[in-house]
Amino acid sequence: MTFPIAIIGTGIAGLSAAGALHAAGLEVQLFDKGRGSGGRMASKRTEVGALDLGAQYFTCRDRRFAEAVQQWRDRGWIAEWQPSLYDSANGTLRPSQDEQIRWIGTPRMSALTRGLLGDMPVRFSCRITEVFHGKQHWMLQDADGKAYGPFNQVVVATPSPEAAQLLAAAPKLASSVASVAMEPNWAVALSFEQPLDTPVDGCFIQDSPLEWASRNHGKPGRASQPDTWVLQANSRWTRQYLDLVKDQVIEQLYGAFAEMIGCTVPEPVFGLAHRWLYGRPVGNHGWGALADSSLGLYACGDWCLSGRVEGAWLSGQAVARKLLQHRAS
Ligand SMILES: Cc1cc2nc3c(=O)[nH]c(=O)nc-3n(C[C@H](O)[C@H](O)[C@H](O)COP(=O)(O)OP(=O)(O)OC[C@H]3O[C@@H](n4cnc5c(N)ncnc54)[C@H](O)[C@@H]3O)c2cc1C
Ligand SMILES: NC(=O)C1=CC=CN([C@@H]2O[C@H](COP(=O)(O)OP(=O)(O)OC[C@H]3O[C@@H](n4cnc5c(N)ncnc54)[C@H](O)[C@@H]3O)[C@@H](O)[C@H]2O)C1
Repeated sequence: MTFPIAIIGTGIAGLSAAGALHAAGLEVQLFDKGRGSGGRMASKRTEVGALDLGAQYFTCRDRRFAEAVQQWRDRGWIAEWQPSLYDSANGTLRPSQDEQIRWIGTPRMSALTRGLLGDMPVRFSCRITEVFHGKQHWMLQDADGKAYGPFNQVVVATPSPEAAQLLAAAPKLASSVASVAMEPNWAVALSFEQPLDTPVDGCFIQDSPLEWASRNHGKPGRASQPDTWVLQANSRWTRQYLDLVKDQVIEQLYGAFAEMIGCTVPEPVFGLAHRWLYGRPVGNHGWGALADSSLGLYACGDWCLSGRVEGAWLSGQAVARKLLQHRAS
């Protein structure tokens, strides 16, 4: 008997794996605890429009990823972002243009994952809490105690701390996954009634609680009003203020931004804070993907390679290859 393959996580890694398995003729069933796809590439719908609070853009170094990127561009899911880039260090703001090509989902980051999901079957708002072995096949249980299955294989495509818990049925695999720690990041969005008087579209920041600031509405496909900025705190500051109440996070990062940006910054008319508990993996691992193929349990995500969109997509491809190879053997 063949049953579908369960994929937990509809971030770019899970969708990359799902797409490759689906293209190979296998049936997949996706699950995500969020209300939509994207994970750390998701865009939050707010009263000031959709905001990219996680990944700001992605770059492309791998040939296979480059091919996929061209297809996504041709389908209109992504566009090149050509920001006026700056660099801020020791309180000095300087233009910092370069030759790097940077891509973004359009009209919002999650347009890419929505396109990749297509019509594959998915269950959102479904937090999987357990992956357990039924009579002969894998079953999943969600936070409400509802069971799903049977499945022939399970691919866990979540950040490593969440994946380690879900993979408890394969202790060796779970312990490798658990060895990758992930750092948190606070992200804040601020809107101003009048556009700020600055040429900056995006800025890499050092010597500040912030590591990045960008004009969300300056990106292709986004509405131009109101002037909304996304600020991301570095992991060190975030760790220190992990449990700070959101209003205070907004106030502190607003202050750091006003100090850095070099123009008058009025009081924002809108503010929002989001904490990414598992923002960025610590270190780069060259794993591609991890598996206990004999058990039928697989894991992928940015934490298997580089902590970037490209690494996550490549990891999804690697897990699909592993699974297909095992089925063929
Ligand atoms: C603030 C920030 C800025 C970033 N900026 C950039 C950038 O500019 N460029 C770049 O290349 N990368 C950037 N990154 C990194 C990039 O976002 C990630 O590398 C990439 O999106 C990870 O994809 P993923 O599929 O591995 O994981 P995720 O996107 O985290 O997807 C995992 C999915 O699993 C779901 N999930 C988790 N647990 C469960 C469960 N128990 N049950 C069901 N579903 C579950 C989650 O809801 C999520 O949708 C940034 C990350 C952050 C946090
Ligand atoms: N949790 C998080 O906040 C993040 C997790 C993972 C990645 N994050 C940031 O994403 C971008 C993307 O990295 P990349 O794809 O390698 O892009 P890059 O533009 O080549 O940037 C790499 C790195 O180089 C520095 N840099 C690049 N261009 C410039 C420039 N013109 N001036 C100054 N500095 C530049 C910069 O430090 C970049 O970090 C990347 O920003 C990750 O930090 C966040």
